[in-house]
Amino acid sequence: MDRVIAWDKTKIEGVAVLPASKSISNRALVLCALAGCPVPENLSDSDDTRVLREALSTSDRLVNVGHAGTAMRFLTAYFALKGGVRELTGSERMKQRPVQVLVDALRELGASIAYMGDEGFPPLWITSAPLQGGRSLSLDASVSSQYVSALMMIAPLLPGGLTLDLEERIVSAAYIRMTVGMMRLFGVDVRLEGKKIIIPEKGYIPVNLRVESDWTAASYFYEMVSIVGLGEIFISDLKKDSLQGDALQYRLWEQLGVQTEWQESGVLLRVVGENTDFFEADFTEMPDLALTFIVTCCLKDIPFHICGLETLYVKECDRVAASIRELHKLGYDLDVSVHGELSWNRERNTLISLEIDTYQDHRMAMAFAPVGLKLPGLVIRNAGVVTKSFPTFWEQLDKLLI
Ligand SMILES: O=C(O)C1=C[C@@H](OP(=O)(O)O)[C@@H](O)[C@H](O)C1
Ligand SMILES: C=C(OP(=O)(O)O)C(=O)O
Repeated sequence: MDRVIAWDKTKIEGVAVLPASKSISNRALVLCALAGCPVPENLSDSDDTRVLREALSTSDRLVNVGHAGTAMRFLTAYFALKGGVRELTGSERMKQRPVQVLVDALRELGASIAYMGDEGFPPLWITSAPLQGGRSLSLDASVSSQYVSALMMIAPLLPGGLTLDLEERIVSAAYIRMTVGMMRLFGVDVRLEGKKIIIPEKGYIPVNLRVESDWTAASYFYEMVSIVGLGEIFISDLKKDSLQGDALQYRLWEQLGVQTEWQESGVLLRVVGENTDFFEADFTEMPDLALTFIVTCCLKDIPFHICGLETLYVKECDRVAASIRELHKLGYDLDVSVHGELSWNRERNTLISLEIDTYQDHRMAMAFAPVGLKLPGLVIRNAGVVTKSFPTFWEQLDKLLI
């Protein structure tokens, strides 16, 4: 299904309701399975959370997680520890997203995991086995933080616990801190010492948790306010003091004309009118927000240099290549000459097409949708991809555009 975005007003106003955080939901599912407690009531209704929930409750041998990266990585560690014999697979794209660092680490602990296709990638054949703890394990942290989180969550159940010694550049560290925070909530005192993560042997305690709204999903509403440059949007159930690293995005939006007012029950995003004349940022800690900011800067005609994009090549699509290609169609030519960086010096071209391809990637659809507020008639192809993290995205957008 394609989606045409048409809007002919100058001021945006309204209320947006977000899904619960998918990252917190997916950690809660694993931790509740390990603690033996019921899952929180307000889990995310995203595909990624649904597939993980189903996988944790089935005894079927074949488990297919579709496009869900966290589900693939968290289940690799979980099934290595418990669950018998499993064939863990995913979408065609998932079969191109690497898991070697995680599989090597688990094998060092005694796990039985075999590659059923290409070496280093899903699908995996996993036979659970007693894993050895009480040791220190070196781990390359430069590809995905999800490997670190996956190992951390099973670590307290290993005899003697586990120390992870992170090597190379640490990417997406905010998500590792989220895992630390969640494990502490479930009663495990994780300690951080420089690049070492020390996890004691300890049973998780059952917890009654309420999952916060998804700060990554909030970024598309900041983008709308920023692009339109007039109006305000209220979002409920978001707070500054959050387990989600993406909460810190509010600081970056101040440079793009949007101020965040913290209220009792949520946040009010408001236009303040001030915009930077050059946007510079490092997205190593907030990789999922990069697309939103790239598109916003182009539409606002603000030149930029952004770095920390190294993980974007192996997400749901190659987000660097995809954003370059789709922005080129809209007449924006970006400089991609340095790996992990993107810049734009306001170089423009003629508009080639208003039809945006989404490459099976929810964030491509959601980051480009607000473009329709400036370029009416924009078409988002295969718009249904948003269900990966935000099933009601189009409803929320329609409500604002009436
Ligand atoms: O742990 C998590 O919940 C996530 C970690 C990040 O992945 P990487 O660590 O692979 O960058 C992020 O992009 C993903 O959407 C969710
Ligand atoms: C990268 C993402 O998810 P995952 O890696 O869990 O598939 C995302 O939601 O943007």
